Amino acid sequence: MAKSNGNEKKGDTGLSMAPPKISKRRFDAAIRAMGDIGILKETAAPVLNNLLKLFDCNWVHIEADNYQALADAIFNDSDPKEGQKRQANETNLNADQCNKKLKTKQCCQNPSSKMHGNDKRELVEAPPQQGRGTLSAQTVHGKKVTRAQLQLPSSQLVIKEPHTCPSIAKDTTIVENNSAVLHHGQDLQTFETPLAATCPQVVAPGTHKDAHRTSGAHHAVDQKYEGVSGSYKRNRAVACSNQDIACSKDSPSNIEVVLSNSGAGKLSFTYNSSLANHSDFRLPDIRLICKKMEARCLKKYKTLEPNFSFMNLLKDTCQCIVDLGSESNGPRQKRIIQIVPALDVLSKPSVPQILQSNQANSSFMPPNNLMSLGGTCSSHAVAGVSQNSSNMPIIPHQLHIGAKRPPHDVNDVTKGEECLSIPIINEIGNGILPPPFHYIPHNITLQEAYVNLSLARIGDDDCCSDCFGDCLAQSLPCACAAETGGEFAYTSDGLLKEAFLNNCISMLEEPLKHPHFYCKICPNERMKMEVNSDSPNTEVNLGPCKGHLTRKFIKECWRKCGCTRNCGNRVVQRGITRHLQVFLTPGKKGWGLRSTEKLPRGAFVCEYVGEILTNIELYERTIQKTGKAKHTYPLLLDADWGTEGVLKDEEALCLDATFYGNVARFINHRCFDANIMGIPVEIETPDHHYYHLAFFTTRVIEPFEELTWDYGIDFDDVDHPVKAFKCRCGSEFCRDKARILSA
Ligand SMILES: C[S@@+](CC[C@H](N)C(=O)[O-])C[C@H]1O[C@@H](n2cnc3c(N)ncnc32)[C@H](O)[C@@H]1O
Repeated sequence: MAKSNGNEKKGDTGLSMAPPKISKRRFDAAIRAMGDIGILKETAAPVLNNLLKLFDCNWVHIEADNYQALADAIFNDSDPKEGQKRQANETNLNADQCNKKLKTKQCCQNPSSKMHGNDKRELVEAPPQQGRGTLSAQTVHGKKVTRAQLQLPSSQLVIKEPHTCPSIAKDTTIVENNSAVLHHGQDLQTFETPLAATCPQVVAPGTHKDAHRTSGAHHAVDQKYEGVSGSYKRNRAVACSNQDIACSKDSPSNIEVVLSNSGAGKLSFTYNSSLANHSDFRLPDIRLICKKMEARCLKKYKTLEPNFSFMNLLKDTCQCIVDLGSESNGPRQKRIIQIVPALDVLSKPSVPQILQSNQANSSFMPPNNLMSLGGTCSSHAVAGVSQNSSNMPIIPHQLHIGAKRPPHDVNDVTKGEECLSIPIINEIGNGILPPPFHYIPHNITLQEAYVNLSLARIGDDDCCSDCFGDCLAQSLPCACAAETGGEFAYTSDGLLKEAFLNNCISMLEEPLKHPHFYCKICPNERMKMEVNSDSPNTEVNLGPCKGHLTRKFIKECWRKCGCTRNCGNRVVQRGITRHLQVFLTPGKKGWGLRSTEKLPRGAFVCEYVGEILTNIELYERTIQKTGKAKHTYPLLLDADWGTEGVLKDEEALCLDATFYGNVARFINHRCFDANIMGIPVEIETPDHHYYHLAFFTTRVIEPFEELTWDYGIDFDDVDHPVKAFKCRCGSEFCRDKARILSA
């Protein structure tokens, strides 16, 4: 049978409300479907007509998902204000209608029936700033539809009679009271009455009480939001129980919810404007926040008890914390418990603003701040640059963080990318969060870096295809141990073997006793010269290479090997297994990383993850941003520059965690006696110009001790065009003499 494309034949009879040549049968069916969920024919028909015009009479879009597009068009474009006017002519849903709606909901449990009562609630969730007559663009199945196109009449779906209040802005529509009436014969589980009411906008202190007297409706509102206050930049008043809602005309920067009964708990939401160039942000009225959250909960959880109130949820949270805190701290005492959820909101500036703010705030690397794997002050790490670098097209990163999106999930900075959550802890209590970045658990190339991860690159000598199970359990080490002298680097407990670890540590402590590679034309020196001089880049002027410490690599088994994923020679590739925290350091170093558990010596902590850039790409980033950054996140991958001969531009690589990175980007520097160290690890490719840098503990680390590693910065390099940060590592071996002298 030939399938219809949804366009009806010319001979179809029209209905009075339907445009000509439209299938009466289909038109009636659509109106009936809307009627089933309580939408009157007069409301549905004109919208349907407009949709038909918009979709060229193609019914496929309209009938899909049980008329989802039609329902969306009606619900999304409804104007609650006009709805208020018309509501006098409307009746509340009677028991029959409710039963009908219940049936609709039941049938919605069929996945093909997406149109359910919850959709109706979106009607009252219309943004309050949308005033009457606003042409709001809606998307219906991918097409932009405006109210004008739909010629949408007012909503006829206001079911609970709203109270209107004189002397207040009527555009504001919020949930007044969730104590919705349970209709006779209606099941609590499937209660579906939409919540709708008008409510006063916040009034200035001193006037709100009078305003309240004008309407009894407000009393209910205030009761619901009692114990809430907006407090302000210069006046962070603590809300007390039974306090009325009072908001200043100034922009509030803080909202506090106080446990009204005991006064012992306080939940504080603070907008930290210092992190965002966001002058037009205003903390919204708490009632609007609650209304929005209630609508969201309803949408997400589908069924809520009739008395559900987001404000009560916040108060319960206070109470819960007070109770739990009191249980663990002996006899209950009256105390203030303050929780500061992350509300650092970033602006979404226009493009020129983004570029400007990138220059001012983001962490582009001053070259002298480039971290070196070598960890020695002799092998000063600087990004390389080629003569033709200026032609390289580098796409600048912009962190597109939505205006309403907080920069991080404080409970897990990894956003679920790691096996364990890693929270952000700000014990200083100023509400600040780390600047935004994209969390990635694995390195990713920006553009030009040559990283060949093909299986073809892995020869028979570079894998152990004959192995089975755990390579560490075999009687003889396999081919993958060749890199570490025929012995695996790991113990069966997943720790580094003492001999291997000691050798790595001695490279840090006594670098000159270990082999170095000296470049004929050192990218680092070329970089220095280029930055310092306006003259053409000639090799004659280049300084001698200071040498790159040739590092010991760990080689892990991988995909071409015959062993399992749990093989003892696969540690780094399995990711983070220790309980870590990102925390705000007290000593002006910014954010840092720590472990909440005791770590043994030789334990893997995490890998340094970032974008893989060629040194030229890094240079391109650097020259535009030099000197402006507070923190920097690049790391030179020069551990084996010597063995691959003269590196091509696309093979001299580094990692930059400025925009894309993992928790390692928070690890601070400590001169010489750091407690973790970076060790190069070969996993997917035997090409050592690209490798992983994995951090292992150099000693036992106590819980909550800050994790630090030696970046290998030469603080004495006064010739360097860009100075390193002032070191605040606190080590007695600190190399930043200038800082020590000036202190
Ligand atoms: C890889 S980031 C470390 C995380 C950084 N603290 C943050 O808040 O994002 C490196 C930057 O941290 C700061 N930093 C690291 N170690 C430091 C130290 N010992 N003293 C002062 N600042 C340090 C410097 O600004 C450096 O550019």
